[in-house]
Amino acid sequence: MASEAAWPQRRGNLEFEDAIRCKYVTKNTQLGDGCFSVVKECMNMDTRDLFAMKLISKKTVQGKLWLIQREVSLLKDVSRQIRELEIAGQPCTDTFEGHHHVLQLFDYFETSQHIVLVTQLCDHGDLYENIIEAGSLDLTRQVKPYTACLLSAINFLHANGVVHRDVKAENVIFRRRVSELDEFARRGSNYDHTSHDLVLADFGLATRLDGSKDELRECVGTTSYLAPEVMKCQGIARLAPSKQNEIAPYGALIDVWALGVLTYFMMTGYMPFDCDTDDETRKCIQEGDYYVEDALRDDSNTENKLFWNFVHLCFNVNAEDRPSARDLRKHPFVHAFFHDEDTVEPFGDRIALRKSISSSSLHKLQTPSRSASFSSIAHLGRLDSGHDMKRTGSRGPDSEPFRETDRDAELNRVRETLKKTLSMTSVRPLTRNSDKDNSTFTLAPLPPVSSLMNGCLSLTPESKSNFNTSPCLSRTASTNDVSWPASSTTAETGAEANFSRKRGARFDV
Ligand SMILES: Nc1ncnc2c1ncn2[C@@H]1O[C@H](COP(=O)(O)OP(=O)(O)OP(=O)(O)O)[C@@H](O)[C@H]1O
Repeated sequence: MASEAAWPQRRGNLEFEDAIRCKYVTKNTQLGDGCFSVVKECMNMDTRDLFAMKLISKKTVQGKLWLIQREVSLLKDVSRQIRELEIAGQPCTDTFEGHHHVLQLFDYFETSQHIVLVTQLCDHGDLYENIIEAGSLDLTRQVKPYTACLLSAINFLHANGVVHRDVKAENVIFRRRVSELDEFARRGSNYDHTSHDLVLADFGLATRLDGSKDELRECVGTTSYLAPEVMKCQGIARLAPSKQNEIAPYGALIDVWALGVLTYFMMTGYMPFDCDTDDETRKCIQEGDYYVEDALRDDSNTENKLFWNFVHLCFNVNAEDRPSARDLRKHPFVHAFFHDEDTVEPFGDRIALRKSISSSSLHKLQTPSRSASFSSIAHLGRLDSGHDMKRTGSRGPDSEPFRETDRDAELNRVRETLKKTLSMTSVRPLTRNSDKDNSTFTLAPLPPVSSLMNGCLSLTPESKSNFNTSPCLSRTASTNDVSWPASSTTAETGAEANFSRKRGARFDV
């Protein structure tokens, strides 16, 4: 964690205070970037709390502001629901409570050049990095708890009428280590406790399940993770309206398919459907033809068999036969993490894993490169405006494949433009008592009253956000240790009782 001294201090100096027109101060270094945004660490000068600030360049998303509006509106609703749950403090005996693992929005406003989202700080890398660094993850210690945790997050979203549409390793980030996790380590649990730090982020493609059928026919996402029913929507924008209506809208189960892909990726280090060309990949997805390594298929280890059974169910080409996130909580692969589900569903004892229909050489068993969402604003913008989005460097599933080098060059161009716009944001750098690593910016011009982002404009350090729940609330540990079931009859020690009380968890003693 960055030391407090690294951030500028308030010294009651009016001139200095005046320089801080925004209550947030950002670090110049960035936490990450996407096609349309840069994410930086920031501090709320009033509370000294640290957050992540996503700066979306208005220029880059010109004409597609409705997409940002959708992202903000969803994040706002989801964050409100999370806060309500946290305040209600409903006891839950699951190891992972979904709402703790969904990125929270704390504030938002706009400057002349940016739409700014202030979210929970998750600066401990992402799941993609973890998998790539390790080659593959350990089945018992990591794949199982990570999958259970993401399942709880997805189940929470679905239960609240939201489909994420871009579940992938790159969008799973790790938040600030929660101090209580030391307790888990002390207890010697046999799974990786960083699973309590997982957060599902990037709601740029998320939409409401009760939204328009058009939205649930958008072919968006990341190719390797796309469910077959999303693939069916490919090219829909070019069809006549009568033909468009013949394509069935998809539902929440597309996230379950993507979770299967991610679980598989954690276990093997490569993607189940990826082939040398996008066309081949799409064909394999549509046929549910995923690669199964001989050695893994023949391994009779029970955990291994449960893993294959789990992903096999996620990869049901027929969405109606695919289990929901709620159902999958009862699957023996993850059931141990869901203490409030007392029944384990058999889900078929043994599945007949077939060798891939296609020749195995077709499947690309290599480390996948980090995927920019082939989707999002650029792609949806194309549906909207009809102009050729290839020029923006984003590749939608609908667009023709183009060479990686072209894409990289385009992406770099977009990044350069973003960087230039961003440097203009720091219009009034702190001149006194400031750390060179930090910058701040003024909010100008003021957004009109009817402005989309007017919810909590941070005009002066005194202006308070309309989100008033302490971020500490959402930084509590996810909840219970898996090796600490609700039905445990072990008497708690003083420290344990204190720990469980702190987390508001219910334990029968
Ligand atoms: N809350 C956060 N804490 C720390 N880092 C973050 C946070 N949110 C995002 N990041 C980093 O910034 C990167 C870009 O963020 P995000 O995916 O939300 O942007 P995007 O413009 O929607 O990206 P994409 O082009 O993939 O759709 C992420 O990959 C991650 O590394």
